[in-house]
This record gives sequence, C-alpha cells and structure tokens, in this order.
Amino acid sequence: MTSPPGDRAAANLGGADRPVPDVVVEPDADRLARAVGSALVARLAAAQAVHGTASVVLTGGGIGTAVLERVAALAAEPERERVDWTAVDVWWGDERFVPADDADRNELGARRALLDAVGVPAERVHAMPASDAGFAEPEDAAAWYAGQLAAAASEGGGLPRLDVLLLGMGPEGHVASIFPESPAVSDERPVVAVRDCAKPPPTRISLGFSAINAAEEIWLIVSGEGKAPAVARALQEDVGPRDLPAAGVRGRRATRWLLDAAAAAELDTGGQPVPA
Ligand SMILES: O=C1O[C@H](COP(=O)(O)O)[C@@H](O)[C@H](O)[C@H]1O
Repeated sequence: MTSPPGDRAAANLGGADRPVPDVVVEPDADRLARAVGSALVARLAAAQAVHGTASVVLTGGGIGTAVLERVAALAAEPERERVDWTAVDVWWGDERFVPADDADRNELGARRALLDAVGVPAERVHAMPASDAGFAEPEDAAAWYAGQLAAAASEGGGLPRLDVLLLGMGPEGHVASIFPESPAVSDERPVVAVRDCAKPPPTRISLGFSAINAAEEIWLIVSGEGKAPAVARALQEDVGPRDLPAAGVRGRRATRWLLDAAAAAELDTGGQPVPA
C-alpha cells in the first residue's frame, strides 16, 4: 500500500531542496554501532568547532543504545577525537510516559550508556517528562517540552539548532513514537502526546515531523533482518509517512540510513557493505 503524494507534504517532509538520503551498510550490528559511534563523535566535534556548542537528539532502542555505549568507550580513550561534553545539548526524539525509574524510559538507557559517564551538565540534558514529574496528562508534558525547545531557540524560532538527530526504526516503520496510521503522522506540532501505541508502553511523547525534519542531519540507525522490508519500502519514492513514518524523514543537510547487512538485505545492493 502506498500513500497519496499529499501525505508526504502533510508530514512536513521539507521541500525538494532537501538532499536525497544516503545509505551506509556495515557487516553486522557491532560494526554498525562502532561506525556510528565514531561518526557521531566526529560530527559533534565538528559542530563545536563551528558553533562552540553541539546538539544531539537521542533515540531509544537496542542499536541506538549500543551506539551510545560506543561513544562512551571512545570518550574514555584519551588519544581519540574529543567532544567537550560540557558544551553538548542533549534532547530526545521520543520518550515513554512512565515513571522516571521505569526501565522502559529511553532517558534511563541513555544515562546508563553514555550521559553518566561523560558528564553532560544537568542543565543541558533535556529529558522529556516522566509520568511522575507533575504532568497529569502526556499532552501537558508534550506542550512543556515544546516550550523547552522554543526557549533554547535563538532568534525567536520555535526550535534550537539540532546538529544530529538519531532515530531507530520499528519493523512496521515507526520512528521516534510516530506509528503508522496514527494521529502523530499529520500533527504539525513540534512535540505530540501519543496514546494507544501498538508497541508497549502505550503512552508516549514524541517529536513530530515538524521538529524531526528541522534537524541539520538525521541518522536512521537500523539493524536486523526483521526491519529489512521496512528499510526497502522507506527508500521507495512512492511510499508515504502515513503507511511508513520512516519514509517521512528528511534532514536539512543530510538524511543518512546507517544499516547493518541484515537490515539492508532487501535493498538493491543486497545488503553488501557500502562504506561511508
Ligand atoms: O519504541 C521505540 O522503538 C524504536 C526502535 O527500537 P529498536 O529496539 O527496535 O531499535 C526506538 O527508536 C524508539 O526510540 C523507541 O521509543
């Protein structure tokens, strides 16, 4: 099934001026996490060289967390390229609206994998609210997070500069917590409350496409054969975000599909390694 072309516009896909996605394939999940970890360090260091600060939007999920573990390992190697972690703003693409100490929190995974080790100052760690943080409804928490983004924006824009936005992808093509056929696909707000998710936990907060596609670079990190059909479909011209939200992602300067061979198996390259 495909979406009508208007569906892509409704999802804030950005104009035709956006660069077409590129694809990198690594042999396996471990090599993928290592390659993306190194690339992320380089990208954040480059952003700091230009702007003095860098910003990254984190994802949850297995491979996303493995990348953060790799970045933490690199940070412990003194001879490596350095990121000044005191000058990195950390945001999230989505979060589960559960108590702060719930193992389902993406924030908790990121803190354990990277943030606790590298010492990002508390005021630069912009976690999405937990369900016990004082917001009765996820809609209130989403509106608050949109306010946090707006407060960090320079020159009165609604969003700060987002240097790299990391996304995982579900086997049905969800990104952040934007699921197929859900209201979030066409919600134009930068941050949305998500209810009744097919994948537990059912209540979440997610960036919407208007915020995701405002990022300078979007990196979709995908591993495993279960995701190969969705990867192949997302890279087809005629598939829209309502059917497959990953198809609605397009960064300002780059959209990068960073895959292991299993996830790339249904592409024309047949999953053969394609180096960066
Ligand atoms: O629910 C979610 O799933 C995706 C993908 O997770 P994975 O374990 O299949 O890689 C993740 O990107 C998203 O942040 C998360 O909330």
